[in-house]
This record gives sequence, C-alpha cells and structure tokens, in this order.
Amino acid sequence: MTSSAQATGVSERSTAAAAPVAFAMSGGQVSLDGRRVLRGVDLTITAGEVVAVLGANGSGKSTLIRALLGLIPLSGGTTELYGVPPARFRDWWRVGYVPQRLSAGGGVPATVREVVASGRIARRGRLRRARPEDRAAVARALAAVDLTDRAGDPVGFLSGGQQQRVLIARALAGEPDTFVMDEPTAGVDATSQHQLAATLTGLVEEGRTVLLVTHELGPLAPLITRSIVLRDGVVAHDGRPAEDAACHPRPGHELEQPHAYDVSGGPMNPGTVR
Ligand SMILES: Nc1ncnc2c1ncn2[C@@H]1O[C@H](COP(=O)(O)OP(=O)(O)OP(=O)(O)O)[C@@H](O)[C@H]1O
Repeated sequence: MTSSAQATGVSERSTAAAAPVAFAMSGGQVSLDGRRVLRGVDLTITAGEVVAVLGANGSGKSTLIRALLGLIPLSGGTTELYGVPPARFRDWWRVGYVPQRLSAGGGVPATVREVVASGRIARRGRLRRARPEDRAAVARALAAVDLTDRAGDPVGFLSGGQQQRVLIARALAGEPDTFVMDEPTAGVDATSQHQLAATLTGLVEEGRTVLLVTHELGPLAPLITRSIVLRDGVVAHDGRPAEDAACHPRPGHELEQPHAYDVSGGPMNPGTVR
C-alpha cells in the first residue's frame, strides 16, 4: 500500500478512483539477439489490479514483465514503475518479484531462510541488521509456503517446486505493494497452489497489486481481474478474464520451450543468491 493508504488504513482497492498507476508501458519494444521479441506494447496497470499475462510459449510474456521491471532495456518506447522509469526507480521494496526459477549457482550454499530473508533487504537496507520485524516477516513468509521445517536446509537440496515456493516466500517476506510473478505455480503441487491462492487472496483484499505470468490459472483463476494475452510480442487481448477462452494457449502447449534467461536477481532483489 502507499504510505497514505497505510496511514489511513484504507486499501488502494477501496479507493480505486485515486489508485496510482503501478506499471505504464507505451510502445514498448525489446530486441534480443537481434530479434524483435516485444513489438510495441501499450499497457497500464493500476494499483489493486490482479492481472494475468497469458500467451503461447515464446510470445514474450517473461520478456514483458522483465522489461516492466527494468531488467531488460527497451529498444523503443517507454515504461514506468509508479510513474518513474525503472532506471530512476528507488522504491524497490514496493515490488516483490518471483522469477521463473531460482538460480543458486556459483556454489553459494545459501539456506532457504537466507534466500527468503534476502527479500527483506530492499525494505530494511542492505547494511542494517535484521530487526525483530524482519525476522517475523521471514517466519511468516516461510509458514505461508509451508517451508518452515526446511528453513535451515541448503536451497539447492530442494525440489524444483519447493524452490519455486522459496521464491514466492522471498517476495512475501518483503511485504511489497506489488507482486510480479513469472509462472509462480509451475512445477508446484496442487496443495501448494491452493495455499498460494489463499495467501494471494488475503494480499489482494488488502489492496496489493498482482501481475503474474501463467499458462494455467488453476486455483488462482478466481483472483484474476484482467487478462492480457500476448501473441508474437504484441497484445492480442486485454480485458476481462472470461473473454479470454479463445486466446488462451491450449493445455499442454506450455512446456515445449526451455526458458532462456538466468532470472535471479535484479534491482529489486539485491541480495539474490546467484
Ligand atoms: N536472451 C535471449 N536471447 C535471444 N532470444 C531470447 C532470449 N530470451 C528469450 N528469447 C526469445 O524471446 C522470445 C520470447 O521469450 P519469453 O521468454 O519472453 O517468452 P514467454 O512467452 O515467456 O515464453 P514461455 O511461455 O516459454 O516462458 C522467445 O522466442 C525466446 O526464445
């Protein structure tokens, strides 16, 4: 929530008329290896919205959210986070990013708790010691994804689905206004998907913004207020979720193509283990 909303206890959802714009992209273009991956995207996401980005493999979903966060430079157009270009954005505590996968390479033996605690850094400052409220937020985040009993384990020992839950917990620990999640339920078992849906429901009721990339909405479906469908790097549909049936990729279509990025880190997660 914004500080004014926090001060009054009124969520941004209940003051929709005054809700700030979380993301605004105009004519956004991205080229990777000389290939135009985003080819002119216009979109505005207002605080309190719960937006699903859908589309077939390779349509540019991950590229779009990484560009919105300033993790990939635009080759054309503009993008802003809370009214500020990503390069000048400083309030990274406001954004919790869940990348597609954990990259814990480099032989760093980080524990689950350490990775989750890194989600607090933007909020508490890199050089400040963890305060009781930081430790409490980390404990709540671990409990929300049911990994409390694995907190001391090296994160590399966990399964892919469990690592995904670690990334979700890292974002939760920062208590951001806005969650940006790249396939948060990929490889995650059904129970954990329902758990995530319940957690997000509470956050959305408090007015948090959610932008997520997914192939299958699953238990998250009831939360979604808007769907954006990408096709070949342009927005093919932007509207109510119920209108998307014809645009949604076919079930089973999603696992054909490996993901190309090392997605750890980024300006909003300075403590990410690589
Ligand atoms: N680093 C890169 N260099 C060159 N091309 C890339 C790079 N990363 C992604 N691409 C290409 O850009 C296109 C869009 O990729 P992106 O990951 O954004 O798609 P996506 O819709 O998220 O796909 P998926 O559903 O498979 O995750 C793909 O064709 C991909 O191969």
